[in-house]
Amino acid sequence: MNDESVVPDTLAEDSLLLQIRALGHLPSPSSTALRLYALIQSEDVDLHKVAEVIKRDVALTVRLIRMANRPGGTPGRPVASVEEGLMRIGLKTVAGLAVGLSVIDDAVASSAPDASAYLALCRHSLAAAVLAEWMCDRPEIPVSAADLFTCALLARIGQLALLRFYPEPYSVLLRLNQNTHELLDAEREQLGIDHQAITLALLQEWGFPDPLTEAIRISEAEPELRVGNDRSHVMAQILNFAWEAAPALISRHTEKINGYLEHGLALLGQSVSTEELPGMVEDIIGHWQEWGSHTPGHDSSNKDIAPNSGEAESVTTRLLLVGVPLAIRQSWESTFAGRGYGVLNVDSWGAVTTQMTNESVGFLIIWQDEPHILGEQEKRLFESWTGEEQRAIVVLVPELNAPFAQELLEIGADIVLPCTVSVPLLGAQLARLEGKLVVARNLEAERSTHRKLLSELVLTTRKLHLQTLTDPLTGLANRRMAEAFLKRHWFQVERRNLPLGVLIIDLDDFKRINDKFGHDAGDAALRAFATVLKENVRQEDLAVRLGGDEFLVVCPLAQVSNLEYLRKRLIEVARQLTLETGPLSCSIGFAESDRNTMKSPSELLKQADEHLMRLKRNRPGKG
Ligand SMILES: Nc1nc2c(ncn2[C@@H]2O[C@H](COP(=O)(O)OP(=O)(O)OP(=O)(O)O)[C@@H](O)[C@H]2O)c(=O)[nH]1
Repeated sequence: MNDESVVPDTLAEDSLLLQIRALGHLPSPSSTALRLYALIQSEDVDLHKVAEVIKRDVALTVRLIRMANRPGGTPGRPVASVEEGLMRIGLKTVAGLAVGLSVIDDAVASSAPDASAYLALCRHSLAAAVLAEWMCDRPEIPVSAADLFTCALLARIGQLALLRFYPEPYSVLLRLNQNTHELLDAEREQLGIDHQAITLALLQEWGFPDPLTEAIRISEAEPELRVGNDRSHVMAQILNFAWEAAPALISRHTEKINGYLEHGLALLGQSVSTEELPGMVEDIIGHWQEWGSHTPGHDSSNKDIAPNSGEAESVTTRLLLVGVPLAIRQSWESTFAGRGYGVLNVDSWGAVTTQMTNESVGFLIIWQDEPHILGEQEKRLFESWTGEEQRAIVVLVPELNAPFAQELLEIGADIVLPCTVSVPLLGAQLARLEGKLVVARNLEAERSTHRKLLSELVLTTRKLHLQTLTDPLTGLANRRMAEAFLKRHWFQVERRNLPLGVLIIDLDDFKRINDKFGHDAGDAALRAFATVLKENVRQEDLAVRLGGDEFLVVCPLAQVSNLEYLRKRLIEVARQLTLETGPLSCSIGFAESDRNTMKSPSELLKQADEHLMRLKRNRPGKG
């Protein structure tokens, strides 16, 4: 590990995945999402059963109906029932959506310290999913668009896991390594595991279909390994392409999307004429706009594409005048410019959106000289402006006591004034509001400092916590971590009757090694034996140093025959070690879980320990 490593040495262990799992940092899909996934795998999917599961999840039901009625989606009358929504969107897409969104919700709910990086990654995955689905939603393409959507949504779930586990260091790693292969290398070097290993393990754990998992695996392979005409390779190429192109879609960079689409469709053997492309780009942006609105922080993601107002960067507070008649505007412009405000102007409410990313806009001053019932779209627009604490909205109306004026205040206008307001009075009101804005800005700056401190604190606490779970001499898990791991897996033993095996290992005559060669040589022998364990157990097993010369291996899903095999192998490999202290001899007892006779993991350990004691007693020369 080099000096620039972002995590301490003790964390960079082969068993990182197990540590992450044991600490519960993996993104987890909701039980609804997993049930949906299981249901749609069956040959004859029962639509009503699927609808039943969805209806129990209110948030998912709402999203499903919204999605089914999205503008630009399948034309037809509005859908109001879950069943109809399912038919319109497709079962697989819904299941994929449920998994993806529940993972996002999970992160938001747990208020991940670096939520912005986490959400950016979620958005990247969602944009890739939208692109992949859009590309394959044509009859000539031999793969299912819905499958592709889900695959793209979940392809980088391992990155989300790492981001939760190491929020800050991993976001640094992501920033420094934009290229996938560099990122994988950096992860392996600095964290001891790459995101792909975690993605694949998670998908396997969730029972994701193997061919789709395989496509995800290939999608991150070197370019030459992605070539192939079978289904997995075609899917992998699309996934890779969608991931690369997604940032252009998020920033709605028309030219770049154009280039990507041309290239991507050519990849699928589809030729498109130059005339067709702009329509396609518009279509895909429309899709994204609708899907993207399902991830928090969507609005802020558009910052980088705000049409440039042509104004030089400045910290002057700007007034954005909306629909103010020319004559009045001219008089205001000169007055307010004289008071140090910048003045911008747009003609309609709709046009305001493009200026909202201009951070220097402090006031929206809306001229609404006709009483007017606000439409749904206008209300939503209005609400999105009023969500901004550091901005004030002033509306000018013909008559203050009209119900319309009251409605504006209710939906978030900071102040409503009559159109006849004098310039000095308007100026005084702006000055009053400005005071509030300054307080809000300072508060936000303070909050962001607190967030940063908090994230550092959380990270340090996590590192310390992790250190309390590892054995400092060998880097193996310690007894505490073993207990947590056993407890988690015991659940599977009781619930699903899955086997769980343990091996307890004691080095033979270790005291003699210490006495003869010294304590340091004894330590080296312990470390060497730990390496034997790490190299010979499966990825899903947990190797533990219990203390002194005693070790434990916990093997989920392993039965007696596997344990017997592992036992022989460990004894053999230890015997072949070439150490200053000579080959290592060890005794190994093992036991397999039996939910009928054992009530807890400690009974399983006890049985393995008794086996070990019998072996120790019966060793030649002992008795
Ligand atoms: N070098 C070193 N020795 C340790 C460490 N922890 C415990 N020990 C030594 O490990 C030895 C364990 O000895 P015993 O429990 O008597 O076992 P043994 O000599 O292996 O005898 P049998 O188990 O009967 O084969 C003791 O001498 C401890 O001092 C450690 O961290 N480093």
